[in-house]
Amino acid sequence: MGRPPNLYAFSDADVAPNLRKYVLDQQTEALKRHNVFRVALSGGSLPKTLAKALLSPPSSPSSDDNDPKPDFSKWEIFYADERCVPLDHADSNHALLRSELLDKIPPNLPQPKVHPIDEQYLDDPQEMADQYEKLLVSVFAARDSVKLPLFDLILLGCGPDGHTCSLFPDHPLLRETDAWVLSIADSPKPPAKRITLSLPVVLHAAKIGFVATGEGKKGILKKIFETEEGGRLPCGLVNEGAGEKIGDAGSYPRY
Ligand SMILES: O=C1O[C@H](COP(=O)(O)O)[C@@H](O)[C@H](O)[C@H]1O
Repeated sequence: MGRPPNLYAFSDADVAPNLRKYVLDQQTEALKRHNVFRVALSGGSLPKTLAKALLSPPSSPSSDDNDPKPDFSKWEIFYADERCVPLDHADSNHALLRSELLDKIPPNLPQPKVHPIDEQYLDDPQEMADQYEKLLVSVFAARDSVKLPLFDLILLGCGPDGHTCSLFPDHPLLRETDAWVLSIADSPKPPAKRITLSLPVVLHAAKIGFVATGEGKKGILKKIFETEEGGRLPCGLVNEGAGEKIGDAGSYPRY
């Protein structure tokens, strides 16, 4: 059985204010460190939950005007995984983030810098992955001097089979030790062609937050946290490998 992670459970109404606090705490840390907040986001259910957290004012009785606010001018957004489809396709994680969050940031506010995939490589997932890795190299410094890119925060989802990013249970991609960005052409969840951050890149992030919402996630979470088998699923491997970087023991209620 895996080591217990920092795990918090909230009622539906409390997810957004707590996620907001968690993300903005990481923003504060990152801006202190290097005046930029580099975050990798997942698709699936995350963009909607994140939008609710960031776009609505905090509802906790203890919040006040001094509470941190998103400073999108300092955000650089990357994708933890992406499907090899056009950027306006219904399956695109970028399209989802755009419709749920990016398009709703008031136009009078500074906008984040967003790094979507390059659509010219849609038919060739390996080339798509190589190009996205090159983009990361250009942002996080030359590959020679940086062993792994250091995201300030990676926000992950947890699929009902225990997958995270586009790292699926028992898939050979889980054994990758070198590349930063991987391609997959046989994703068990459609669409088949995708790119994904590798496990070592995910584990290297300064902070990693899983956001799993809804009744439907109960069974898989129980498996991940309470069984040997669950510990070997991609979400379980992230929990095991990332240790205290998962969540933040701070002031968040314990599960
Ligand atoms: O296919 C994907 O699924 C996972 C999990 O999605 P969810 O809807 O169960 O939250 C998501 O994190 C990933 O980015 C996406 O490509």
